[in-house]
Amino acid sequence: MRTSTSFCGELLDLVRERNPLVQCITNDVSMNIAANVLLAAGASPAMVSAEEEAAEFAGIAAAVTINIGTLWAGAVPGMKGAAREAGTAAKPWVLDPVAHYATAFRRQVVSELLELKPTIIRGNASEVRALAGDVSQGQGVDSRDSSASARGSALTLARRHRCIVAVTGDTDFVTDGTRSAVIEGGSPLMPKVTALGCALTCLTGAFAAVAPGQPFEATIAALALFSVCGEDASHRAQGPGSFQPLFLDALAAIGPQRLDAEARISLQ
Ligand SMILES: Nc1ncnc2c1ncn2[C@@H]1O[C@H](COP(=O)(O)OP(=O)(O)OP(=O)(O)O)[C@@H](O)[C@H]1O
Ligand SMILES: Cc1ncsc1CCO
Ligand SMILES: [Mg+2]
Repeated sequence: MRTSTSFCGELLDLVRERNPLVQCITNDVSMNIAANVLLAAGASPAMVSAEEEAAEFAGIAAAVTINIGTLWAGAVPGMKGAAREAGTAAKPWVLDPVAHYATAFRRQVVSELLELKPTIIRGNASEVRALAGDVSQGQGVDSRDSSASARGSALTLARRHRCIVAVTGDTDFVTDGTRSAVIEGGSPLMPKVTALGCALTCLTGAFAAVAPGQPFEATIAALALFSVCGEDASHRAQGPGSFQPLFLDALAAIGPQRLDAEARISLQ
């Protein structure tokens, strides 16, 4: 078992060296912030989702991320085609089950996507609790549960689907069903900026792309980068409006040593 978390800095370096192409099938709200987060961190985002090309594009992407935030029926074949292609090509793909508990349509699509075996599931506490079958108080896309209360649900899900599960909130938790990590940091301003979690899902794809066979470490590194940069930006921000550009600047400016020095990760 690893006792050091210096893999975070190493993986950040690799993202910048390799500039991985990440196919982001994400919601309409998150398109701009997700692409900017990936560019700032050093990855190469492409928002390619049409049924006619999503699977083909997954063939050239280094990772695929799928987010059901603004779901409509026409989006589903592209999502499933890209997930299938990623699975066939043994490329990582990340699922963000936004508000999957809210409607029968979302529940159905998420269950079909889960059958295609995501490498990583990233959600907020209410989403992770509900996906595991636990009581959830989520309201639309917003969590109403504490992230600490979703740790058991994350373990259940990771074991059930044999994947990595990341639950975010005031503290973050990552597990592969056996090993776990708690990541502290971030800022209460982060949930006040829309789609930062969606952007983090896409960034997790970028880290997984440069860490084949190590999706647990990749997920921790992506979340740690968000936590350190979010906390840093919050020291200078006056509110959610000024936080967003400061956060992008922090993502672009941070180096591997500073990430390793400031990340607060406990491996369990
Ligand atoms: N209260 C908080 N304190 C510190 N960091 C937070 C807090 N809430 C969320 N974060 C951070 O914000 C980022 C996004 O996580 P969050 O759980 O808000 O995602 P989400 O609910 O899926 O977001 P969205 O649906 O708006 O994209 C993570 O890096 C997380 O650590
Ligand atoms: C606000 C919103 N609505 C659907 S997706 C989304 C972005 C945050 O999940
Ligand atoms: Mg979300």
